[in-house]
Amino acid sequence: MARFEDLGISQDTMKSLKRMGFEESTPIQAETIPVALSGKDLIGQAQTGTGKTAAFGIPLVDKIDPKINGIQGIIIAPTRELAIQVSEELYKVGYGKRAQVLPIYGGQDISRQIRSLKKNPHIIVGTPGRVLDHINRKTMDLSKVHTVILDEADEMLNMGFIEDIESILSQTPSERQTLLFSATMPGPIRKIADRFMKDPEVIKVKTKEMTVPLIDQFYIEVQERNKFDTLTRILDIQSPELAIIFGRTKRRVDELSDALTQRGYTAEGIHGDLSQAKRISVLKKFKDGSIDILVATDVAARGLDISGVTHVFNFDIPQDPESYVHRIGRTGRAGKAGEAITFITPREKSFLDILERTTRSKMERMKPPSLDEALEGQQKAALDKIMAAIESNNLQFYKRMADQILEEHDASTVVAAVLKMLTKEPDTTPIKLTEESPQQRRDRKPQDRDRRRNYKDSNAGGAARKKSPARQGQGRKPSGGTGGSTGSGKSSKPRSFNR
Ligand SMILES: Nc1ncnc2c1ncn2[C@@H]1O[C@H](COP(=O)(O)OP(=O)(O)OP(=O)(O)O)[C@@H](O)[C@H]1O
Ligand SMILES: [Mg+2]
Repeated sequence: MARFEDLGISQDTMKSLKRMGFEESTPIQAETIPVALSGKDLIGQAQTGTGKTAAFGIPLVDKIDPKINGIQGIIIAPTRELAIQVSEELYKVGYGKRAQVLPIYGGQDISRQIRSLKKNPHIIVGTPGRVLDHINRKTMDLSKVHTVILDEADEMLNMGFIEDIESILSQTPSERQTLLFSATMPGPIRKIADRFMKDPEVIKVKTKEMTVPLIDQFYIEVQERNKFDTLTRILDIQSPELAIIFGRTKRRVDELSDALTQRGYTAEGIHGDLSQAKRISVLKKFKDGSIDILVATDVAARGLDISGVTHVFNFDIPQDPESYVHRIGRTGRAGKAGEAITFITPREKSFLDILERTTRSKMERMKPPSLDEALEGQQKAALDKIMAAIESNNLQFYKRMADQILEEHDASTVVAAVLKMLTKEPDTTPIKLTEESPQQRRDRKPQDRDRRRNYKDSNAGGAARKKSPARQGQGRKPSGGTGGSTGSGKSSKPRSFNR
């Protein structure tokens, strides 16, 4: 941790940082801000939730001249939600300098955007398609741009945005500064660097693991058909404050959020088929706690910063280790702790090795909880309510009736009845979940044009997993060597993944 004062930041921006409650810089901020301020191109990599937005936002804002009318900086992000969030953070960073920031994303009324663009924002935060649209309509002039930032560049590559990005960059002045940030930098990202950047300095925050150590990572071996009950039991035992559950497809997300709602949880789904207004409203409800479970496809995995997410569940395992890093990184942000629980079906077991090897972190085995444990968890939650009521000490009005009841029944029976009433007993309402085929490994080549992720199988099978010590799994048979780990798909048919 270093002091912001030592990084060459202007007084105006220091004022913003104070207002935001930022006291010390994070390591990626300390290392990149001076380099970015010097004007060099830069590739920045650091773990999820460690403040990469401000790492590029602070120097960008500091290089804005508020007296010049015209767009001076542009940030490209892969999703609309991220564009909105980054623009909100940039707005706060730019407060002291009065930098005007405008988000520009698809699904929003274009004529309204055109009007906003006429008000001369200094910084644009946009998704590739819509930004390009404005450039082509000549409603966005990039001739005064001196800084371009690609947030989550590897994801934009995955999504097939490379040509759009190339078109956008070719319409910015060639003497611009280009910055590129992500928590993961798979090989093909070099291509972007070679094509679009000038001798970039690569700054990686050195850590042993790709994931944040504050996230406790677990996996549970579970049959596909038992996933849902396992999930609800864990929810009952752990009562997460805010949880994100990742499912593989849009249908899966819809079915899961319906099923959770039917069983009495407050959950909603988010995926790319929902209208922009709906996506924003679901996220808002999750942020303000009026729903406490968000079910999502990977659309929510990149960059989203929601404080108070205590749990991430991979109901279906992610398609590659990078997605895993980004998914679980929705918890354990800005120094807070979190828990990630990944469901693995017997056929997917070989993925564990790949995940652990790539992230260089360990996942601990968790035993699927029993119905009794779930009931106990809910009883404990009920007991907590009773204890809180006792502590509030505001019970005078109820005492007379309590004494009456105790004349007729013994105390333990009365307390048991109260506990039973307050306990949310495990619900067995039938639910509908369509079976998902097991995950197949993805060939990591950028696929373009149709803007979807394409996946190819490759043989994932065979690798026997080294056992990590089980936290709750003592007494259970180790999972290796029982012949279950076949995991390999034979076909090499491309699979597309809906976002
Ligand atoms: N120096 C700081 N002091 C305190 N909080 C900070 C600081 N820098 C950033 N934060 C806060 O930390 C949170 C995470 O930051 P941010 O979203 O930029 O992470 P990130 O590294 O981009 O993560 P991801 O890889 O998931 O995109 C945000 O809420 C941000 O406001
Ligand atoms: Mg980010």
